[in-house]
Amino acid sequence: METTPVSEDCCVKVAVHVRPLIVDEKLQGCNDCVTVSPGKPQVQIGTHSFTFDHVYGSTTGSPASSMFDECIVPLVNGLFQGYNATVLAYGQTGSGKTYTMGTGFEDGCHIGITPQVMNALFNKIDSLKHQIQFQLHVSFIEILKEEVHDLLDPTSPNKSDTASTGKVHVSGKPPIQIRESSNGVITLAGSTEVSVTTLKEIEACLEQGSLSRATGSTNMNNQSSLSHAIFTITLEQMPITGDGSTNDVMNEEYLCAKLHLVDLAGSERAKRRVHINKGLLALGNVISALGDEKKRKEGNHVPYRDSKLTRLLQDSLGGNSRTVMIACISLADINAEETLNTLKYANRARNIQNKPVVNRDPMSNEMLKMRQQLQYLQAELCARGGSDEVQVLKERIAWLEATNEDLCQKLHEYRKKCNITEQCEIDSRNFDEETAKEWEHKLLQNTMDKELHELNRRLEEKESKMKLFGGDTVALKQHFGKKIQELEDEKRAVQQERDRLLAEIENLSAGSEGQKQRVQDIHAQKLMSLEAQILDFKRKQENQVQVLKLKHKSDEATKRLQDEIQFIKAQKVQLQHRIKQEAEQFRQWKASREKELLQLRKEGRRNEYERHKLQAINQRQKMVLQRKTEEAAMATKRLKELLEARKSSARDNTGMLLQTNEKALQRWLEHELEVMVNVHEVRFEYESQSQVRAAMAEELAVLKNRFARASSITLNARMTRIASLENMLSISSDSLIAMASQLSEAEERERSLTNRGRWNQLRSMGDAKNLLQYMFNSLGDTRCQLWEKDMEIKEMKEQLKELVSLLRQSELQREDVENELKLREQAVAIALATSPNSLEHISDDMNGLLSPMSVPVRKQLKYCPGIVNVPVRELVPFIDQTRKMVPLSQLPMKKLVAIGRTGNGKLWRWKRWHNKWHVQYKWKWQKPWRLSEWIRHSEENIIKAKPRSRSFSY
Ligand SMILES: Nc1ncnc2c1ncn2[C@@H]1O[C@H](COP(=O)(O)OP(=O)(O)OP(=O)(O)O)[C@@H](O)[C@H]1O
Repeated sequence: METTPVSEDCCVKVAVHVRPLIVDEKLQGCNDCVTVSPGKPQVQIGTHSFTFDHVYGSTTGSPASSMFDECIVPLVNGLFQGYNATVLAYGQTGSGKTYTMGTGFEDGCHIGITPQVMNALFNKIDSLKHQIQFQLHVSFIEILKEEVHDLLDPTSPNKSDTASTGKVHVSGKPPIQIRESSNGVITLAGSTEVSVTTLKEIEACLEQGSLSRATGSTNMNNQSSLSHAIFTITLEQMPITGDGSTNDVMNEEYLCAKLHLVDLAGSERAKRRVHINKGLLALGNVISALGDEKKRKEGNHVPYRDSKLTRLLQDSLGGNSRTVMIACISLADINAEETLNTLKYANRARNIQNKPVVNRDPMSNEMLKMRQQLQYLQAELCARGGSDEVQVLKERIAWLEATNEDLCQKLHEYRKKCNITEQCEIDSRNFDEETAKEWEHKLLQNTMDKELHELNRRLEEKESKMKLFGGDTVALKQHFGKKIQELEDEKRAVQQERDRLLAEIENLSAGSEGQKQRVQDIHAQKLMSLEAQILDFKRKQENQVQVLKLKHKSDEATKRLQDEIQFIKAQKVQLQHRIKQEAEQFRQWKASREKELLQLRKEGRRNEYERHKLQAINQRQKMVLQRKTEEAAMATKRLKELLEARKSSARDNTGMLLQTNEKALQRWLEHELEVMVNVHEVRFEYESQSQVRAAMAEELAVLKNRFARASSITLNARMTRIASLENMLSISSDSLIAMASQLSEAEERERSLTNRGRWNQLRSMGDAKNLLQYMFNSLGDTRCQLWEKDMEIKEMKEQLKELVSLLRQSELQREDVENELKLREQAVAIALATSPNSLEHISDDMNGLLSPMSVPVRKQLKYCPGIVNVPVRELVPFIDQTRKMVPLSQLPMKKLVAIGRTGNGKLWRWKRWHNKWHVQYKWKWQKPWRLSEWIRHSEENIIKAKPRSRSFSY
C-alpha cells in the first residue's frame, strides 16, 4: 500500500470546548475566569489572549452542538477518501474530555463525538453500499503508566460478571507491546481488532471498552484521569464492479483509513505526576517539540523523549493524519492555572504541521486527485454561497446570547433584591401581627362597649317607661277600687235618699193639698238632684271601670316591659362576661407577647452581639485575606520581575554570555535560585489561597443552602456574611488568576530551560569548576544555617514538651485539690448540721491537705517568659505582705471554715500555678475564679510543711 501526500501540509486544528460551571463548582462559589469574545474564536484569561480555530461553549462561544459538523464531519468524510484522522481531547481532569469525546458511552447515551462519528459512518456506508464494499474494524486501548491495555480483550469478564462480582479485572493477556518495525513504523502487537458490520455492534464495542475502563478506574482509584483511551476505527473500502463483484484483482481503488478518537489523561501539572503519567509527559514533549517546529527549522535543537510511546502519540498528532485537538477547559477560577496551561499547549499545538496522506493504489491516484479537486471546488463554491448568510446568523446568535446574558444578570440582581425584600417583610410581619392583634382587640372591645352601652340605654328607657307605667300599680288599683266603692256607696246612699223621698211623697196624701204640693215640689226637686247625682255616680263609676280596664292593659304592657328588661339585663350580663373574657384573653396574650418580646429583645441583644462578632470576624478575615493577597501579589510581582529580567537579559545578547566571567555566572546562579524559591513561594501562596478560598466557598454554600436557613444565625447576619464572603471570594479569585498566570509562565520557562539545557552557557571546564565551587560554598552555608535552625527547633520542642507536661500536672493537681475541697466542704456541712463539736475531728483530718506548702516544688523552667518568673522584687505590688503562709492544718477550725467562704459571700481557694501558690477569689455566683493575690513561698516553707496525707500522682 502506498501513501500519497496531499499537496499542502495542514496544521493541527484546535477547537476549545469551554465547560460551564458544574454544580460542585457553583456550590463552591466559583467565578468565571475565562472570557470568550463573542463571534470570534478568541479566549481571554487574565492578561492572556489566545486565538484558535474554534471556540465552543460558554455563553459567547459557538454552540457545542455545531462542533461535530464543523470539526469532525470533514474528518469522517476524509476517511472515505482514505485519509487518516485523529481527534484528541486534551485538558485537565474534569474539564470534560470524556464528555466531549463520548467515550464514557454507557446505557445507549449518544452524547459526544464518538457516538456521532459512528452514526455518521454508518449513514454514509448505507448510502454508498451499492457502489463500495466496506469493512470496519475497531480497537480500543488504554495507555496507563507506559503500559498499553486492551479494552476489548475478549478474555476479560463481561459486563454483568464485573458488575456482580465487583472484582478488579485482571486480563488474561499481558499488556500490549509497542513495536517498531524495520521501516520505523510504530505498531501495537496483539491489540484486539473487532470486525463490525452494524451500528449496534460498534456501539457495543464502545460500551464494552468504556465499561472496562470505568471498572478499572473505580477499582484502581480513578485511573481514567491518569490514562489515555484511544478508540480506533479502521475503514476499508473496495469499489464494487458492474457485475457486483469487488475489484480484487486490480486493487484499483482500495482505500484503508483509520480514525483515532483519543481521550487523553488529565493534563494537570504533568511534571509532578511523571511517575504515574509518563504517557502524558511524552505527549507534552511531543506538543512542545512539534509546536516549536519553527524554532527547530531555525536550527534550534529540540530534544524530546524519543520513546516508542512518544512516537505512537506523535504519529497521532504530527503524523500523516488530519488532526483536530479539542482542548477542554473549565470556566472555574479555581482551575485558572491549569486552564492557562491547557490554552498554552493548545496554542502551541496549532503550530504542528501534519502531512495527511491517502492510503491507496498509485494507479488510480491521478484520477482520484482530479475527482477530489472537483469535489473541493464544488464544496468551495457551496461554502462561498452560504457564507454571508451564516455570518449574519452567527452575528445574530452572538447578539442574542449577549442579550440573554444581560437579562440573566438582571434577573439575578432582581432575585437578590427580592430575597432582601422578602426578609424585610418577614421582619415586619411580626410587628404587623402584634399591631393587628391589638387593633382587633380594641375593635372588639369597642363593639362590645357599644353593645353594652346600647343595652344600658334600652334598659334605662324600659325602666323609665316602667316607672311611667307602673309606679305602685297595686296601690293605684286599690285607690281606684276604693274610689269605685265610695262611688257605689254614695250612689247607694243617694238611691236610699231618693227611695225615702218617694215614700214620703206617697205618705203626703194624708196632708193638705197645698202642703202636699209644696212638699211634693221640694221632694221632686230633691229627687231630680238625686237622680242627677245617681247619673253622675253611674258615669263616674263607668269611668272608673274604664280606667280599671286601661289599667289592666297597662299591667300587661308593664309585664312585657319587665320581661324585656329581664332579657336586656341577661344580655348585659352575658356581654359583660364576654368583655371580661376577651380582656382576660388579651391580657394573657399581651403577657405572653411581652415575654416573647423580652426574649426577642434578649435575642436581639444576642444578635447584636453576634452581628458585632461577625463584623469583627468579617473584618479580621478580610484583613487576613488582604494581607495574604498582598503577600501573594508581592511574591507574584517579584516573580514577574525576575522572569522578565531573565527574559530581557537572555534577549539582550548571547554575546554577554560568551564573555561570562565568574561573577556573572554567580549572579546568574543566584538569579536562577531566586526564581526557584520565588516560584515555590508563589505556589505555596497559591495553594494556601486555594484552601482559604475553598473554605470560604464551602461556608458560602452552607449559608446559601435553603435547608440551613433555619439555623441560629439571623437573617441580617447571614446576608452580611454572604456579601462579605462573596467579596472575599472575588478578591481571592483575582489573586489566584494572577498567581496562576505567573506560575504558568514560570513552568513554561522551566520546561524550555529543561529542553534547551540550563547549563549551555557554561563554556569551559574552568567556568564549571568555579560555579561548582561557588555552589558548594553556598550549599555549605545553607546547610550550616539549616543545622542551627534544626537545633533551635529541637530546643523549642523540648521546652514545649516540658510546658505541656507541667500543664498536665497542674491540671491533675487542680482536679485533685478541687475534689478534696469538695469532700471537705461536704464533711464540714454535715458536721455542722449534726454537732458543732465534731468539727475538731474533721480538723484533724485536714492536716496538710489544703495547705499550699505541702505540694512539691515544680521544676523551674530554663527559659520561661512571663510574669511568674520575674524576680520577687517586681512582684511586690502583687504580694500582700501582711499575709502569712500557714499550713491549713494549723489553722483553728473556725477560721478554716471561714476560709472557703468569707463573711460577705465571697469564696476563695488556693491555686498552684507556675510553681507559685495563689489565692483566688470569686463571688459565690460568679463563674470564673479570679486571681487576686500572689502568695510567696520558699523552699523553707516547703521543708517546714507537714508531709501530705496522700501523695499526688502525676
Ligand atoms: N460541556 C459540558 N457541559 C456540561 N457538563 C459537562 C461538560 N463537560 C463536562 N461536563 C461534566 O463535567 C464532569 C467532568 O467531565 P468529564 O468526566 O468528561 O471530564 P474529564 O476531563 O474526562 O475528566 P477525567 O480526566 O477525570 O477523565 C462530568 O460530570 C460531566 O458530565
